[in-house]
Amino acid sequence: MAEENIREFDVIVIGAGTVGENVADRVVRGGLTCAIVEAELVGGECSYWACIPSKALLRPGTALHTAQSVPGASDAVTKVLDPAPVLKYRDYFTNKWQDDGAVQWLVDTGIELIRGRARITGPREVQVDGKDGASYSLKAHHAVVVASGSTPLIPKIDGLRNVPYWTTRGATSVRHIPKRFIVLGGGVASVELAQAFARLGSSVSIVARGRLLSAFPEEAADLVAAGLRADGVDLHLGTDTTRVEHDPDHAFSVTLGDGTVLNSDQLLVATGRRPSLDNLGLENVGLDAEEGKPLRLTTDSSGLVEGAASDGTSGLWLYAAGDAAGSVFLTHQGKYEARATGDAIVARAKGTLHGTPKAWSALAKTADEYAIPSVVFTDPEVASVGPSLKQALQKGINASSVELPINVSGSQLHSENYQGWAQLVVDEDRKVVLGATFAGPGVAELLHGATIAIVGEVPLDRLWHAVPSFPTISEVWLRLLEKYGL
Ligand SMILES: Cc1cc2nc3c(=O)[nH]c(=O)nc-3n(C[C@H](O)[C@H](O)[C@H](O)COP(=O)(O)OP(=O)(O)OC[C@H]3O[C@@H](n4cnc5c(N)ncnc54)[C@H](O)[C@@H]3O)c2cc1C
Ligand SMILES: NC(=O)c1ccc[n+]([C@@H]2O[C@H](COP(=O)([O-])OP(=O)(O)OC[C@H]3O[C@@H](n4cnc5c(N)ncnc54)[C@H](O)[C@@H]3O)[C@@H](O)[C@H]2O)c1
Repeated sequence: MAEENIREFDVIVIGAGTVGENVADRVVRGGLTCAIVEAELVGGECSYWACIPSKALLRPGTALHTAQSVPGASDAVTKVLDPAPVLKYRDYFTNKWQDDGAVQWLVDTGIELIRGRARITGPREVQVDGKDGASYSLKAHHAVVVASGSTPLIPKIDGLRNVPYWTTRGATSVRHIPKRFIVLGGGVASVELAQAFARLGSSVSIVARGRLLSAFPEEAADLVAAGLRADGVDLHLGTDTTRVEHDPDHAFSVTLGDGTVLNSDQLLVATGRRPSLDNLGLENVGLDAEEGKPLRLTTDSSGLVEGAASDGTSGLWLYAAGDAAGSVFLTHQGKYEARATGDAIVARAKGTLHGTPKAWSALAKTADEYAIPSVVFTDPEVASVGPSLKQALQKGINASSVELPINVSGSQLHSENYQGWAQLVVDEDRKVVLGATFAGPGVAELLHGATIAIVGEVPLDRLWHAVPSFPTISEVWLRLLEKYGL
């Protein structure tokens, strides 16, 4: 029988991804004791299989293409991309899938790591089947935080479940670049990984049931589609996938709705993600999925989960943050949620927070409602924050928008034949920026200015005095405000 360890902590965090690490950091800084339970690698999806390796695979191709697009520099580019050093660069950033550095940070920060799979057994109670063979019965004095991340959504396609397809983990940890590569899905993971593989030498096809990047304005998505086509990516948009097969010679065949059959050596399914809440024991505290649907948690602005059973002392004990909370699937926003949740747990433990925190206080994830910045790291990039015009109008806001191609001195100097597009969404009643989208090479760094303008509710007539430097791509801000009528 496994050795039983009974331990008590102020806070127990389930999942040591970026979000869990940040919650733990905040509660320990606030003077509470904390255990973090991790079933795989400390650092989670972003560090080893998502943001970091995908950006490390993309960056060499972007750097090369940028040089190739600048007269003078292009003449100095005499070689094509060699996959071996690119994979080595990726391996460096993932620390070869070793988490020793992240574990040392936990030790230095005073967070106790328990390696194993956690399960909630009752209010404030967590059971862990330890990787060391021991069993841990943990009790939290103040809070349990679900930071268990997300898992890929796999569509119901005839034959798909019987073939050895990749999810994003397979693609980001690739060892041999496949000659022919099919990507199913038209979202962010799809376009980023399709471009990375195309630039590493694969012959890539994307199959998407709608257009690419449906969460972003069409003009921005069209620029990404043009960039992918320029890299030789074959786009099958607005099409269903009816069947997937895999033959003994390790070739995949994907049959589309119009009867077209595509063949490849590898298939990536990148069709979205859902919170990882299976087998967490949430039913033990009254949180059951609706019939036929996966469980979703509802949280307040501090990350407190609604509807969790109480142990008679206080119902305020179960929190969720990051992908597990289910509203935003982005590292930076998950970390923001983690900071609010961690600080709210400390404030409730110290008796300085009663009820729901004030909007825009440090204990509330208010920006989730107004300003979620996100960047698609393709070449060209798409950088977007806040609602689109359509989303703003749907919310009943009196909104308008201005759009224009990016054509300023900074973009002309950036590269030959620079193609870009920008949009500002404006609240007509308050005369402030609600949303912004920039598409084009090198626009990611423009985004934070927009996020500040939205969160700070900077009046447009004051924004006019924020003068962009010459000659930068930021001059597009001036053009947008001029087009708006300032
Ligand atoms: C291909 C790809 C690229 C991406 N690129 C970006 C990007 O460039 N920028 C960006 O902002 N976002 C990006 N994302 C999204 C980002 O990866 C996630 O939003 C982020 O990793 C979520 O962090 P998290 O801590 O909530 O979850 P995770 O990082 O998934 O961590 C959850 C942890 O919980 C552990 N766990 C789960 N259940 C248990 C249990 N029962 N017991 C113990 N441990 C458990 C898991 O092992 C895992 O380590 C990308 C996603 C993908 C798929
Ligand atoms: N740069 C970044 O910040 C970055 C990069 C990659 C992923 N991510 C995050 O990770 C999450 C997951 O990425 P993703 O690209 O898998 O999800 P996504 O939600 O961005 O895109 C999912 C795509 O799959 C398609 N799809 C869904 N069901 C389908 C079906 N049954 N058949 C065919 N197509 C189907 C959708 O139409 C959509 O095009 C995203 O929410 C994103 O926030 C972020």
